[in-house]
Amino acid sequence: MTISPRTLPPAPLENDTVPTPKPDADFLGRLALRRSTKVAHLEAPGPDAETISAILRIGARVPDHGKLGPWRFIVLEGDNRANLGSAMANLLRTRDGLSDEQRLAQEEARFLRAPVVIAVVSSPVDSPKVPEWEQVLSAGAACYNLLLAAQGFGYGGCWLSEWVSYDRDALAILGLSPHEKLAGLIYLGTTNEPLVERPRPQAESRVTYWRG
Ligand SMILES: Cc1cc2nc3c(=O)[nH]c(=O)nc-3n(C[C@H](O)[C@H](O)[C@H](O)COP(=O)(O)O)c2cc1C
Repeated sequence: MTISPRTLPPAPLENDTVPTPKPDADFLGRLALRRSTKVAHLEAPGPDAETISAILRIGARVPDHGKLGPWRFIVLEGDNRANLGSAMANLLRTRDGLSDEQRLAQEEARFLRAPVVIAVVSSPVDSPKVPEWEQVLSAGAACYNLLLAAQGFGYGGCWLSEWVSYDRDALAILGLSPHEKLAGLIYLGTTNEPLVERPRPQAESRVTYWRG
């Protein structure tokens, strides 16, 4: 079954009433069992243009101190994924003298591993009130919301960084300014393998209760 992006409620306007929390077993079940899809297990089809827009709309609906919107999204789809991969391979060839053809081919195919990739850019602004740390956290929330939104439309996703996120030349190719950082590359597509649980910390092992 596919869900049309038109099933989303229209975007509310400022001061419109939005739903008050109420018990929602389906929502909880999804969150309690949510799992990323390994990038190797993503394939076409990915979300179409209208669905990508809906996913981005939800991705942008995150807590954001000061209403700064300190993030932006760069969508990679179609041939642009191959073109970006070629540019990254060229960077390694010309700047680093990389000549290992297998590795270069791997770089050329980097963004072809999923039908759609959304780069989430942390783009903090100078604010007397909101520390940069909080703006960065908001970008992380946007990454996670993209994964949740994609799942709602029936797509798997994976949040990766890899070397390109930490290489200023690679980031410049992607279009980032020096003050920006890549919060994540969100690879989206159809999950083609059953999802299995990974080891994960039990919440209780990370919880204490401060009692005064
Ligand atoms: C900021 C961030 C960057 C990540 N980068 C990578 C990465 O480069 N390579 C990788 O294998 N996993 C990376 N991961 C982990 C994957 O997203 C991983 O598949 C995921 O955490 C699986 O857990 P889940 O099923 O609970 O979502 C990253 C996670 C985060 C939060």
